[in-house]
Amino acid sequence: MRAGTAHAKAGVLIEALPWLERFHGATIVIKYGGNAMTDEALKEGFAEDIVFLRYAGLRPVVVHGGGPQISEHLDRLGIESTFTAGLRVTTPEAMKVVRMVLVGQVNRDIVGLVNRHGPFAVGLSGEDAHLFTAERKSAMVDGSPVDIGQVGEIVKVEPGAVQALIADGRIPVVSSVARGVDGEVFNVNADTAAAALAVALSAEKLVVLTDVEGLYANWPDNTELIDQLNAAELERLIPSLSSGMVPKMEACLTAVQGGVPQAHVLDGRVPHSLLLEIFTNEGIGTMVMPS
Ligand SMILES: Nc1ncnc2c1ncn2[C@@H]1O[C@H](COP(=O)(O)OP(=O)(O)O)[C@@H](O)[C@H]1O
Ligand SMILES: CC(=O)N[C@@H](CCC(=O)OP(=O)(O)O)C(=O)O
Repeated sequence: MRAGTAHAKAGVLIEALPWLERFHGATIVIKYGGNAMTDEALKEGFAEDIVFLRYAGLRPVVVHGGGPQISEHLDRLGIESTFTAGLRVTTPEAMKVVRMVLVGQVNRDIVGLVNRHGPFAVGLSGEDAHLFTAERKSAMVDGSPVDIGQVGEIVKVEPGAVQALIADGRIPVVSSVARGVDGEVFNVNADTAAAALAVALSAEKLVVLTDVEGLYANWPDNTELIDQLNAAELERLIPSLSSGMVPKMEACLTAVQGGVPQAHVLDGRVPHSLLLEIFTNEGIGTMVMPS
């Protein structure tokens, strides 16, 4: 290796030192979502990043969505699927498909990719061990509630099963399906589920991976990326946001208001964006802080 190249490589490694010190032993909740999850090479890169975090002494927890995968399956079965205020209108028939795709397909895929590197990932549904308890949620349209079927709002998190896995050195991979108190099954937006779990685990960070660079100030114009904002600024901005970003930014707000020191929205299309955010001085994407 040439001296210049060696120097540059060593520089990259040593830049990570303060972040390794700061986040050693920290629980980081990572939301891995639909559109950042469609490319095979990116999926493998994501699994590498998660295992890297684990070997670097952090405690990663994955919460995943799978909106595009659910839509594809519903289409194939000829079941109509619509969204209201960013949430899927979930009939009992659609709920069976949501559960099958998230728990039986997407969760297995992620667990399989991570476990190529060692016996780390354990898949869970939010129904398991009462992890997520939800109540039926309606969507607000023009100030009025609209019925959207079996969509749940998480009212209680019992993180014991996840904490036990973390303590055992495993990487929990959680699907955003919840149980109701009477045993019903609910479809929960995965951003929302990730925020609820980050708060319950007193995580150091919530990281939401998506298919844009972060939060744009004047969407659909994508020239101005907001790199940092606080909870009060975000609260003022949320009513003006459009559908896909609403649950994401609400999740960041819930997390920081619930005691998580930092919440991030990152571009999952950038290879290894998770490592760049955690271990470099500049960071990337949009960061939300409590104040
Ligand atoms: N202010 C904004 N900044 C960035 N993206 C926005 C904004 N408002 C709406 N969006 C849209 O939100 C999308 C992300 O939400 P979504 O498609 O639900 O993501 P995911 O599948 O990763 O959960 C972006 O691709 C973009 O089309
Ligand atoms: C209620 C609701 O909308 N649930 C979502 C759950 C999956 C999800 O959130 O997936 P992404 O993160 O990939 O969008 C859905 O059915 O699509």
